[in-house]
Amino acid sequence: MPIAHSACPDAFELSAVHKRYGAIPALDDVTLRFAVGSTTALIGSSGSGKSTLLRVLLGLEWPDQGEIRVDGQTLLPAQVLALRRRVGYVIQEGGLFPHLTAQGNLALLPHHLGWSKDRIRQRAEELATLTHLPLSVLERYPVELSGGQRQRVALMRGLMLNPDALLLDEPLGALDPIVRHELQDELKAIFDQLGKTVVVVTHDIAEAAWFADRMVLMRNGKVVQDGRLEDLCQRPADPFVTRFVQAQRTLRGSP
Ligand SMILES: Nc1ncnc2c1ncn2[C@@H]1O[C@H](COP(=O)(O)OP(=O)(O)OP(=O)(O)O)[C@@H](O)[C@H]1O
Repeated sequence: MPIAHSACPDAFELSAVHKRYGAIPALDDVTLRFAVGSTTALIGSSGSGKSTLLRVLLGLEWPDQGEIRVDGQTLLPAQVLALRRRVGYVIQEGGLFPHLTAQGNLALLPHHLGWSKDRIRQRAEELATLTHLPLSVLERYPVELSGGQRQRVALMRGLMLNPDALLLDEPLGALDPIVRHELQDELKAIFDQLGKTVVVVTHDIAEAAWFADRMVLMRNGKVVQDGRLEDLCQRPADPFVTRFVQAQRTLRGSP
Protein backbone atom coordinates (compact mmCIF):
# COMPACT_ATOMS: atom_id res chain seq x y z
CA MET A 1 0.00 0.00 0.00
CA PRO A 2 1.57 3.35 -0.96
CA ILE A 3 2.22 5.71 1.94
CA ALA A 4 1.15 9.34 1.50
CA HIS A 5 4.00 11.84 1.00
CA SER A 6 4.31 14.47 3.72
CA ALA A 7 6.32 17.69 3.86
CA CYS A 8 9.05 16.04 5.95
CA PRO A 9 11.40 13.79 3.93
CA ASP A 10 11.50 10.17 4.98
CA ALA A 11 14.34 8.99 7.17
CA PHE A 12 15.09 6.24 4.64
CA GLU A 13 13.74 5.47 1.22
CA LEU A 14 14.54 2.65 -1.19
CA SER A 15 13.44 3.09 -4.81
CA ALA A 16 13.40 0.06 -7.11
CA VAL A 17 16.44 -1.39 -5.34
CA HIS A 18 18.03 -4.56 -6.74
CA LYS A 19 20.94 -6.41 -5.14
CA ARG A 20 22.18 -9.82 -6.34
CA TYR A 21 24.82 -12.15 -4.97
CA GLY A 22 25.66 -14.19 -8.09
CA ALA A 23 22.40 -15.83 -9.10
CA ILE A 24 20.67 -14.96 -5.79
CA PRO A 25 18.39 -11.93 -5.78
CA ALA A 26 18.85 -10.67 -2.19
CA LEU A 27 16.78 -7.57 -2.98
CA ASP A 28 14.50 -7.73 -6.00
CA ASP A 29 12.90 -4.41 -6.94
CA VAL A 30 12.32 -3.17 -3.40
CA THR A 31 10.59 0.18 -2.93
CA LEU A 32 9.95 1.19 0.68
CA ARG A 33 9.80 4.31 2.79
CA PHE A 34 10.49 4.70 6.51
CA ALA A 35 9.08 7.88 8.01
CA VAL A 36 11.05 9.87 10.58
CA GLY A 37 10.27 8.60 14.08
CA SER A 38 8.46 5.47 12.87
CA THR A 39 9.11 1.91 14.02
CA THR A 40 8.92 -0.85 11.41
CA ALA A 41 9.47 -4.57 11.80
CA LEU A 42 11.04 -6.45 8.88
CA ILE A 43 9.97 -10.07 8.90
CA GLY A 44 10.35 -13.02 6.56
CA SER A 45 11.97 -16.38 6.28
CA SER A 46 15.68 -16.99 6.35
CA GLY A 47 17.46 -15.65 3.29
CA SER A 48 14.60 -13.35 2.27
CA GLY A 49 16.84 -10.25 2.18
CA LYS A 50 16.13 -8.57 5.53
CA SER A 51 19.78 -8.15 6.59
CA THR A 52 20.75 -7.04 3.10
CA LEU A 53 18.06 -4.37 3.27
CA LEU A 54 19.51 -2.97 6.51
CA ARG A 55 23.01 -3.13 5.06
CA VAL A 56 22.11 -1.13 1.95
CA LEU A 57 20.41 1.50 4.15
CA LEU A 58 23.73 1.89 6.01
CA GLY A 59 25.93 1.89 2.92
CA LEU A 60 27.58 -1.38 3.99
CA GLU A 61 26.43 -2.78 0.62
CA TRP A 62 25.51 -0.95 -2.57
CA PRO A 63 22.51 -1.74 -4.74
CA ASP A 64 23.18 -2.98 -8.27
CA GLN A 65 20.26 -0.83 -9.38
CA GLY A 66 17.94 1.65 -7.73
CA GLU A 67 18.44 4.42 -5.25
CA ILE A 68 18.69 4.85 -1.47
CA ARG A 69 17.70 8.21 0.00
CA VAL A 70 18.43 9.24 3.56
CA ASP A 71 16.56 12.28 4.86
CA GLY A 72 15.58 12.99 1.25
CA GLN A 73 19.17 12.96 -0.11
CA THR A 74 20.53 10.27 -2.40
CA LEU A 75 23.05 8.20 -0.48
CA LEU A 76 26.54 8.51 -1.99
CA PRO A 77 29.73 6.69 -0.94
CA ALA A 78 31.27 9.93 0.36
CA GLN A 79 28.46 10.24 2.94
CA VAL A 80 28.69 6.76 4.38
CA LEU A 81 31.04 7.51 7.28
CA ALA A 82 28.88 10.41 8.45
CA LEU A 83 25.77 8.25 8.03
CA ARG A 84 27.18 5.52 10.26
CA ARG A 85 27.59 8.08 13.02
CA ARG A 86 23.93 9.06 12.71
CA VAL A 87 22.55 5.53 12.58
CA GLY A 88 22.95 2.96 15.37
CA TYR A 89 23.36 -0.58 14.03
CA VAL A 90 22.93 -3.57 16.33
CA ILE A 91 23.34 -7.15 15.17
CA GLN A 92 22.52 -10.55 16.64
CA GLU A 93 24.83 -11.47 19.53
CA GLY A 94 26.03 -7.88 19.64
CA GLY A 95 29.14 -7.97 17.47
CA LEU A 96 31.23 -6.58 20.34
CA PHE A 97 35.04 -6.56 20.05
CA PRO A 98 36.18 -9.44 22.28
CA HIS A 99 39.52 -7.86 23.26
CA LEU A 100 37.83 -4.75 24.73
CA THR A 101 35.76 -4.48 27.89
CA ALA A 102 32.13 -3.41 27.54
CA GLN A 103 33.23 0.14 28.44
CA GLY A 104 36.05 -0.10 25.86
CA ASN A 105 33.52 -1.12 23.22
CA LEU A 106 31.28 1.82 24.13
CA ALA A 107 34.19 4.26 24.12
CA LEU A 108 35.76 3.25 20.80
CA LEU A 109 33.93 5.54 18.38
CA PRO A 110 33.36 8.50 20.75
CA HIS A 111 37.08 8.40 21.63
CA HIS A 112 37.93 8.42 17.92
CA LEU A 113 35.67 11.47 17.53
CA GLY A 114 37.56 13.29 20.30
CA TRP A 115 35.08 12.98 23.18
CA SER A 116 36.63 13.47 26.63
CA LYS A 117 36.79 10.51 29.06
CA ASP A 118 34.26 12.24 31.32
CA ARG A 119 31.79 12.76 28.51
CA ILE A 120 32.12 9.12 27.41
CA ARG A 121 31.66 7.90 31.00
CA GLN A 122 28.64 10.14 31.55
CA ARG A 123 26.96 8.98 28.33
CA ALA A 124 27.68 5.32 29.21
CA GLU A 125 26.08 5.87 32.63
CA GLU A 126 22.96 7.43 31.08
CA LEU A 127 22.61 4.49 28.72
CA ALA A 128 23.26 1.93 31.46
CA THR A 129 20.28 3.42 33.29
CA LEU A 130 18.17 3.32 30.12
CA THR A 131 19.04 -0.33 29.43
CA HIS A 132 18.97 -1.43 33.10
CA LEU A 133 22.59 -2.58 33.10
CA PRO A 134 24.56 -2.37 36.38
CA LEU A 135 27.62 -0.14 35.90
CA SER A 136 29.99 -2.82 37.25
CA VAL A 137 29.18 -4.95 34.19
CA LEU A 138 30.87 -2.36 31.97
CA GLU A 139 34.28 -3.40 33.33
CA ARG A 140 33.87 -6.95 31.97
CA TYR A 141 34.91 -8.43 28.64
CA PRO A 142 32.17 -9.69 26.27
CA VAL A 143 33.00 -13.33 27.07
CA GLU A 144 32.24 -12.57 30.74
CA LEU A 145 28.73 -11.27 29.95
CA SER A 146 25.45 -13.15 29.63
CA GLY A 147 23.68 -13.03 26.26
CA GLY A 148 21.20 -10.45 27.59
CA GLN A 149 24.00 -8.27 29.00
CA ARG A 150 25.87 -8.46 25.68
CA GLN A 151 22.76 -7.31 23.82
CA ARG A 152 22.27 -4.44 26.28
CA VAL A 153 25.88 -3.34 25.75
CA ALA A 154 25.46 -3.64 21.97
CA LEU A 155 22.34 -1.49 22.16
CA MET A 156 24.19 1.05 24.32
CA ARG A 157 26.99 1.10 21.76
CA GLY A 158 24.44 1.73 19.02
CA LEU A 159 23.02 4.64 21.03
CA MET A 160 26.30 6.22 22.24
CA LEU A 161 26.34 8.98 19.63
CA ASN A 162 22.62 9.65 20.09
CA PRO A 163 21.82 8.57 16.52
CA ASP A 164 18.72 9.68 14.63
CA ALA A 165 17.88 6.09 13.72
CA LEU A 166 18.42 2.54 14.91
CA LEU A 167 18.72 -0.47 12.61
CA LEU A 168 18.48 -3.68 14.60
CA ASP A 169 19.17 -7.05 12.98
CA GLU A 170 17.66 -9.88 15.04
CA PRO A 171 18.77 -8.14 18.24
CA LEU A 172 17.13 -10.73 20.50
CA GLY A 173 17.57 -13.82 18.35
CA ALA A 174 20.13 -15.58 20.52
CA LEU A 175 18.48 -15.13 23.93
CA ASP A 176 16.56 -17.50 26.15
CA PRO A 177 12.77 -16.90 26.25
CA ILE A 178 12.68 -15.15 29.63
CA VAL A 179 15.53 -12.73 28.89
CA ARG A 180 14.10 -12.22 25.40
CA HIS A 181 10.71 -11.33 26.88
CA GLU A 182 12.31 -8.87 29.33
CA LEU A 183 14.36 -7.24 26.61
CA GLN A 184 11.34 -7.01 24.30
CA ASP A 185 9.64 -4.93 27.01
CA GLU A 186 12.72 -2.79 27.52
CA LEU A 187 13.38 -2.23 23.83
CA LYS A 188 9.75 -1.25 23.23
CA ALA A 189 9.95 1.25 26.09
CA ILE A 190 13.23 2.60 24.69
CA PHE A 191 11.76 2.97 21.18
CA ASP A 192 8.71 4.79 22.60
CA GLN A 193 10.81 6.99 24.87
CA LEU A 194 13.48 8.01 22.35
CA GLY A 195 11.17 8.53 19.35
CA LYS A 196 13.89 7.56 16.85
CA THR A 197 13.35 5.97 13.46
CA VAL A 198 13.66 2.24 14.08
CA VAL A 199 13.81 -0.68 11.66
CA VAL A 200 14.02 -4.00 13.46
CA VAL A 201 14.51 -7.40 11.82
CA THR A 202 12.99 -10.43 13.47
CA HIS A 203 11.81 -13.90 12.48
CA ASP A 204 9.15 -13.83 15.16
CA ILE A 205 5.83 -12.32 14.15
CA ALA A 206 4.65 -11.88 17.75
CA GLU A 207 7.83 -9.95 18.54
CA ALA A 208 7.35 -7.89 15.36
CA ALA A 209 3.79 -7.01 16.40
CA TRP A 210 5.00 -6.12 19.89
CA PHE A 211 7.56 -3.65 18.55
CA ALA A 212 5.75 -2.12 15.61
CA ASP A 213 2.36 -1.43 14.07
CA ARG A 214 3.89 -1.69 10.62
CA MET A 215 5.32 -4.95 9.36
CA VAL A 216 7.10 -5.52 6.09
CA LEU A 217 7.09 -9.19 5.11
CA MET A 218 9.81 -10.26 2.68
CA ARG A 219 10.33 -13.36 0.60
CA ASN A 220 13.09 -14.08 -1.94
CA GLY A 221 14.20 -10.46 -1.94
CA LYS A 222 10.73 -9.04 -2.56
CA VAL A 223 8.28 -7.25 -0.29
CA VAL A 224 5.26 -9.54 -0.16
CA GLN A 225 3.17 -7.38 2.18
CA ASP A 226 3.54 -4.06 3.98
CA GLY A 227 0.88 -3.50 6.61
CA ARG A 228 -0.43 -4.13 10.09
CA LEU A 229 -0.76 -7.53 11.75
CA GLU A 230 -4.50 -7.55 11.07
CA ASP A 231 -3.83 -6.89 7.36
CA LEU A 232 -1.46 -9.85 7.22
CA CYS A 233 -3.97 -12.05 9.07
CA GLN A 234 -7.22 -10.87 7.49
CA ARG A 235 -6.17 -9.52 4.09
CA PRO A 236 -3.07 -11.54 3.13
CA ALA A 237 -1.51 -10.30 -0.11
CA ASP A 238 -0.38 -13.82 -1.04
CA PRO A 239 -0.85 -17.40 0.22
CA PHE A 240 2.73 -17.21 1.55
CA VAL A 241 1.62 -14.53 4.05
CA THR A 242 -0.96 -16.93 5.50
CA ARG A 243 1.62 -19.73 5.64
CA PHE A 244 4.07 -17.44 7.39
CA VAL A 245 1.49 -16.25 9.94
CA GLN A 246 0.18 -19.77 10.56
CA ALA A 247 3.69 -21.17 11.00
CA GLN A 248 3.89 -19.40 14.38
CA ARG A 249 3.00 -21.94 17.02
CA THR A 250 0.48 -21.30 19.73
CA LEU A 251 0.97 -23.15 22.98
CA ARG A 252 -1.34 -26.09 23.59
CA GLY A 253 -2.89 -25.95 27.01
CA SER A 254 -2.22 -22.24 27.51
CA PRO A 255 -5.19 -20.17 28.67
N1 LIG B 1 27.87 -11.58 1.20
C1 LIG B 1 27.07 -12.46 0.59
N2 LIG B 1 27.54 -13.27 -0.39
C2 LIG B 1 26.73 -14.14 -1.03
N3 LIG B 1 25.41 -14.28 -0.78
C3 LIG B 1 24.89 -13.51 0.18
C4 LIG B 1 25.69 -12.56 0.92
N4 LIG B 1 24.89 -11.93 1.82
C5 LIG B 1 23.65 -12.46 1.66
N5 LIG B 1 23.66 -13.40 0.69
C6 LIG B 1 22.49 -14.17 0.22
O1 LIG B 1 21.46 -13.24 -0.07
C7 LIG B 1 20.20 -13.73 0.37
C8 LIG B 1 19.60 -12.75 1.38
O2 LIG B 1 20.40 -12.80 2.56
P1 LIG B 1 20.04 -11.96 3.87
O3 LIG B 1 21.13 -12.23 4.85
O4 LIG B 1 19.76 -10.57 3.49
O5 LIG B 1 18.69 -12.68 4.31
P2 LIG B 1 17.92 -12.59 5.71
O6 LIG B 1 16.48 -12.47 5.37
O7 LIG B 1 18.52 -11.54 6.56
O8 LIG B 1 18.23 -14.03 6.30
P3 LIG B 1 18.36 -14.50 7.86
O9 LIG B 1 17.01 -14.26 8.45
O10 LIG B 1 18.71 -15.96 7.76
O11 LIG B 1 19.45 -13.67 8.48
C9 LIG B 1 20.46 -15.11 0.97
O12 LIG B 1 20.19 -16.08 -0.03
C10 LIG B 1 21.93 -15.08 1.30
O13 LIG B 1 22.51 -16.37 1.24
